[in-house]
Amino acid sequence: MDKIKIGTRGSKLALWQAYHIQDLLAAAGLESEIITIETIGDKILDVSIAKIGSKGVFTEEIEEQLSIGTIDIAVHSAKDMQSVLPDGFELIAFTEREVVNDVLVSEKSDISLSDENLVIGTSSTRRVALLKHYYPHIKTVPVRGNLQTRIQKMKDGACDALLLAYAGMHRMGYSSLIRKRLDLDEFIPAVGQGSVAIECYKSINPEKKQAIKKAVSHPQTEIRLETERAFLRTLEGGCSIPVFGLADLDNKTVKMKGGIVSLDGQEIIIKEVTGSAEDAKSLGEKLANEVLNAGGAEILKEIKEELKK
Ligand SMILES: NCc1[nH]cc(CCC(=O)O)c1CC(=O)O
Repeated sequence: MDKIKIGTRGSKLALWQAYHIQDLLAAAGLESEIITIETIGDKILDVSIAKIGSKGVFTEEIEEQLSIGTIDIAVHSAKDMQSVLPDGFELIAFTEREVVNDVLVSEKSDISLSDENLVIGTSSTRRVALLKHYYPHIKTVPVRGNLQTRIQKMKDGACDALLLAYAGMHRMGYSSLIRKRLDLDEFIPAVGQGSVAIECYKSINPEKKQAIKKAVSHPQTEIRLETERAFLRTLEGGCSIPVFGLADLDNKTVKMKGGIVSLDGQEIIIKEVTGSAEDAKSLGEKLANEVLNAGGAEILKEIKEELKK
């Protein structure tokens, strides 16, 4: 088989993920090379993603390269992937998931969410809304850019702490700045957090596709992500919407908890479903419908109107 061409964004986190995939392929005896691609999302650093619109700001250029065949696969953080891909594109594998929690990151060692004067930097609508809900005294400020940029902004005094995914901090070698792992009962992560996804286009050589799948896919993670992504798809929640969800797998049983929180943190709906791993997709859909019927539909409508402003 000829060398597998791996497409990726050029940020340090994206490159770590691409090298991780290259390692998994190499362990299966598959040769590969990495090709970096700049996306609109990388160029626009001063506007919040919620305002640009979540659809594909980090994926459009990469999908173009997939469709013309300059790359065979694209590597993404699973949580950055829209729940519905454009025609002809497919996620074929998810890597073993690491710690899923959000973490509090700071240079200060004595940081606490109960601190009255704490200022947290985050541009994620989910994190802002959850903070408003559980810790209404905390002030948040938007901090954009790649992980290094955000950490630099914090060091320059933009905020006391950042709220980030453990996964990204760990991958970048910044674990020493992690002060606290947030409780999964309060801070339910974004769908897909902690796993790396492989995307391809329908024109890929089927043998190549199978070989990549076999080398990269972690079956248990795949079931969890299938549940979570079905939930996200049914809620039509892009990454700008404060939707969260986490599925766990115990033997053949999937348990998923997920919900939505209003932008001001006033209303939150959290539901839970349990069922067989074979029904992963319908379980995710069932959870989404329970959330929608319990008032989630109303919250979603308000959020969409708010984000249009
Ligand atoms: N939204 C940006 C993004 N996309 C993936 C990660 C980290 C890796 C992951 O969550 O899998 C991050 C940074 C963060 O949210 O802290």
